[in-house]
Amino acid sequence: MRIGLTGGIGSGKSTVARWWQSRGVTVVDTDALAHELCGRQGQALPAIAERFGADFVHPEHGLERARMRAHVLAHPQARQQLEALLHPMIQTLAQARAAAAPGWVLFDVPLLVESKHWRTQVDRILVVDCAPETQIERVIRRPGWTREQALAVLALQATRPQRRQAADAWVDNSADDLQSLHRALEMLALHWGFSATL
Ligand SMILES: CC(C)(COP(=O)(O)OP(=O)(O)OC[C@H]1O[C@@H](n2cnc3c(N)ncnc32)[C@H](O)[C@@H]1O)[C@@H](O)C(=O)NCCC(=O)NCCS
Ligand SMILES: Nc1ncnc2c1ncn2[C@@H]1O[C@H](COP(=O)(O)OP(=O)(O)OP(=O)(O)O)[C@@H](O)[C@H]1O
Repeated sequence: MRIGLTGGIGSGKSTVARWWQSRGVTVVDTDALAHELCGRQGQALPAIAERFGADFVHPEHGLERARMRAHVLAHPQARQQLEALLHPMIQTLAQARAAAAPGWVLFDVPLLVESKHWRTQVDRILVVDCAPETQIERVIRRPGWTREQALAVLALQATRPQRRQAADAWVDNSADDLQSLHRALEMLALHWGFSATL
C-alpha cells in the first residue's frame, strides 16, 4: 500500500507522518528530500547557482533558504523555475527510497493535490485538514517566518475544499489535541486494514 499524505503548510503533515512511522510504516518526506538536494553539497546546488546566481548558495550550508523564499514569493516565474528544477529530482529520489522499503510506504507531499505526478503514484490519499488561522500560528512560531509570508504560501496552495475532494480520508488537526488526532489515525489504519509491523 502506498499512501500519499498531504495538507497545507503547517497543517500537521510531519506530525501525522511520525504517527505512521511509529507503527512501522516507511515514511518518504518530500520536503526533507528537497532539503537534502539543497543542503550542504546537495545535488541541486549547481543548477540553482546557475539559474538564480551564486548569491543563493552559501559555500558551506547550501541553499540560502530565507533568501530564496522571499525571492520566489515576490516572483512567480522564479517559483515555477525552482519547482521545474527540483520536482523531477525529488520524484526520482522519492521513488528510489520507496523501492527499497518493505511493506507500507507513506509519501508526505505538500503539493500532492496540485501535482499530476503524485496522484498517480499512490493508492490512497490522506489529507490533514486544519483551520488556516491555526496553520499561520504554527508556521510563524518558526524562526524567520513572517505572517505575510505564511499567508502568501497559503494562497499559493490548494484550497481546503480542493484537498478534501481529492481525499480518500481526512483527519482534522485544528485543535491542539494530539490524543484525538492519534485516535483518528488508529481508526483509519484499522479501516484500511493496516497491521503494525513493530
Ligand atoms: C522556497 C524554499 C527554498 C523555501 O524554503 P523554506 O525552508 O522556507 O521552506 P520549506 O522548504 O521548509 O517548506 C515549508 C512549506 O512551504 C510550502 N512550500 C514549499 N515550496 C512550495 C511551493 N513551491 N509551492 C507552495 N508551497 C510550497 C510547503 O507547505 C512546505 O511544507 C523551499 O520551500 C523550496 O525549495 N521550494 C521548492 C520545492 C518545493 O516545491 N517544495 C515543496 C514540495 S516538495
Ligand atoms: N495537534 C497538534 N497539537 C499541537 N501542536 C501541533 C499539532 N499538530 C502539529 N502541531 C505543531 O504545529 C507545527 C506544525 O506541524 P507539522 O510540522 O507537523 O506540520 P507540517 O504540515 O509538516 O508543516 P510544513 O508544511 O511546514 O512542513 C509543529 O510545531 C507541530 O509540533
